[in-house]
Amino acid sequence: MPSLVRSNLARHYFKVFLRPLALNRGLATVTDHTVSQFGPPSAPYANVSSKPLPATLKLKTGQTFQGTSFGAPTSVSGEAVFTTSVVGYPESMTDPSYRGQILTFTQPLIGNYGVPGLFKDKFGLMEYFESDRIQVEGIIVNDYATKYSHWTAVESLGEWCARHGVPAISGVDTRAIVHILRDQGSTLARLDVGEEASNLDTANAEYEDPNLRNLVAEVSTKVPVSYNPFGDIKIAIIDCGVKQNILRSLVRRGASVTVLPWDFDFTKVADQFDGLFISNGPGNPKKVTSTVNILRQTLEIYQKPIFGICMGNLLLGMAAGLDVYKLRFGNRGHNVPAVNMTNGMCAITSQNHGYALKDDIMPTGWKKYFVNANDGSNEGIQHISRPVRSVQFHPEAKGGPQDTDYLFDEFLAQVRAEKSKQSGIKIHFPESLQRQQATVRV
Ligand SMILES: NC(=O)CC[C@H](N)C(=O)O
Repeated sequence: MPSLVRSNLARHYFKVFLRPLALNRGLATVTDHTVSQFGPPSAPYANVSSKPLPATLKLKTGQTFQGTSFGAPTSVSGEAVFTTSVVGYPESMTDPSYRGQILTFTQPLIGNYGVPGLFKDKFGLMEYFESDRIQVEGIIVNDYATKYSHWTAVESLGEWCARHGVPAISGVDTRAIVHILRDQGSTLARLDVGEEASNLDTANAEYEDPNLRNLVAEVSTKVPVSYNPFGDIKIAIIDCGVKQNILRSLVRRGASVTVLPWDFDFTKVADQFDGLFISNGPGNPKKVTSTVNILRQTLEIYQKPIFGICMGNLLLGMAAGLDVYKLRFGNRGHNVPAVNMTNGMCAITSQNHGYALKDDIMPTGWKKYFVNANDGSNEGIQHISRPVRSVQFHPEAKGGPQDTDYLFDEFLAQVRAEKSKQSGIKIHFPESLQRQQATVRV
């Protein structure tokens, strides 16, 4: 039997027999985009298999790149940025922190493992996506893999983009694009598909600057939502665009989490929570002044542990009195080294940010926590005496290396220790466990 027929048969067998079996056994909840909130296939979906349309990337700084469309036949404008990640395009593209950006992949071959179905875990969190939609405005790849293969895949990258109305361009020199973005800095851009692609006039094109909008308000939850209500500790999350794997990282460790809107006044409910977490999120942190004000008041009244990631680091830093600035081209990738200033150890981290804290002079009571080993930019801050700290990188690492996953353990250990201290409960090891430990030591 020819191998192509064999592999088609295998795929058919998986879709028709194995996947429904997995569903029935509770190994998955929903697997197919077509029945999920991702919506049914729309008109552009049909377009993918027809003749590819031309596409052009226009940079506001004057350069153009002509290629082929493999996503939605629509044109968009946004901030052109690049990521050096090698894998994880479904996670990156659904990361709310990418809202408003046109993402260039330095990895030349993209799409070869397709796009997974909408599996959910036992907490109701998505397993393979970081939010319930594609967040990037568009994507730029060098070589689009027209054939895909993976056991979780239900459609191609092009089909997924088309269904979400997200344009995608391939066949362009991404190395040249990245050189421009690195030298000049991130710049506004347009991705034009179809007839508009032949217009190469960059000077008179319309560019929308997403950083002028409050992108956090666009992606944050509108109402409080809880996960894992039976956890032993209660964590409040200020949702600036929280990634699913941050929620997973907390509930998997036994915490109960409540996701609050970005401008929710935490000080009014502070006594109901054992710890506070400030999430990642898109855009300019200076657009999120309400959250900074709430955090400033929180720091005055709340003595329990606080932890922040990425936007959370920027907002906590601003509340502590630091300023932020825009990096020339940002740090986006899954291979960025950050040095822990408390022990000198360097971790490889997952990152996606365009802004950084200006940390040359630290406010009284605060010290640097991590520093970027490539460009010296701030990677985290911590309070000198209280359990309050934040990091600029992504310890939840989806995708990316898990070197700093331990930060979730440390945060939750602080929360549990603080909770038992405040409730006056002393934690005793059962005698059997003490004996076990003694045995191990001998
Ligand atoms: N991932 C994030 O939280 C990004 C933070 C902020 N929007 C920045 O670009 O710097």
